Amino acid sequence: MRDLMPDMPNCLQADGLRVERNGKLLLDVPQLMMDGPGPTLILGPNGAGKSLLLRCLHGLIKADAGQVLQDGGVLNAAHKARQAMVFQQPVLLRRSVSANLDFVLKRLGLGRAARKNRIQELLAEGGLETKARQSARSLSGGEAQRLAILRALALGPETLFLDEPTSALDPAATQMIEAMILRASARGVRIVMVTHDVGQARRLAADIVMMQGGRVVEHGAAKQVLEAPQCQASRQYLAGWLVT
Ligand SMILES: Nc1ncnc2c1ncn2[C@@H]1O[C@H](COP(=O)(O)OP(=O)(O)OP(=O)(O)O)[C@@H](O)[C@H]1O
Repeated sequence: MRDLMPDMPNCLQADGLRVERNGKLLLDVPQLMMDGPGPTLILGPNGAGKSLLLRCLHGLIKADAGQVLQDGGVLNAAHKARQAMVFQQPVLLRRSVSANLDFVLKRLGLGRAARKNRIQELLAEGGLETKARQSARSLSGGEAQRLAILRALALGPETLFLDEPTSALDPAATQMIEAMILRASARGVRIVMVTHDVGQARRLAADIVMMQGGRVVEHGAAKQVLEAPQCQASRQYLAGWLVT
């Protein structure tokens, strides 16, 4: 599909997405297009459907109606192989830091020398050079999340989904991860990230998707949404009011 639409590089789209559970409509996104440069940040109160949307976009949850489109074509296995996701709690193998990266690179079919070089590059990218031999399970929260992001980046994804990757981290650890995200974005990786941190959205977002009650209530350029939100739900959320 990418070859058919060369003028639409890495365009991700939700089209008529609906997710229901136990007769309740949890996600209802008629149309959402992510085709601009720079990170897309998804904001909204607890239970707004942010994680559900992320999981649908990554194909982890099958919607009851609608579809996810990548470059105009329905999301398929080849597209999914070019996506990666990082969760709030990093899921790491009970092996060394290097071995966690090596595991992914082996699956990509890289030979020993290429893997060794790539691991060094990745460790440097995440500031984990001195931790290569340490057990991944013994890393600090920030280091573990950096490793989880490196492992996702090792896949060479076109799109990286991040679900509140810094919510449990202190400001210094958050800053390192934000820098990694911005570098990946500058290299052309599409970033779609959920956060509750309005400051983080201000620092990272090119565009912001505001959600409430399973719906996208506003989507626009970050500056526009943050400084002049168009809908009341966005205004209330940004003002720190309790929204249900
Ligand atoms: N598998 C499921 N079965 C039933 N309800 C679900 C399921 N998954 C999610 N939900 C419900 O869907 C709603 C949206 O959940 P979701 O996790 O997407 O919210 P969120 O915006 O990411 O919230 P938070 O900020 O608290 O992480 C919630 O009310 C949740 O309980």
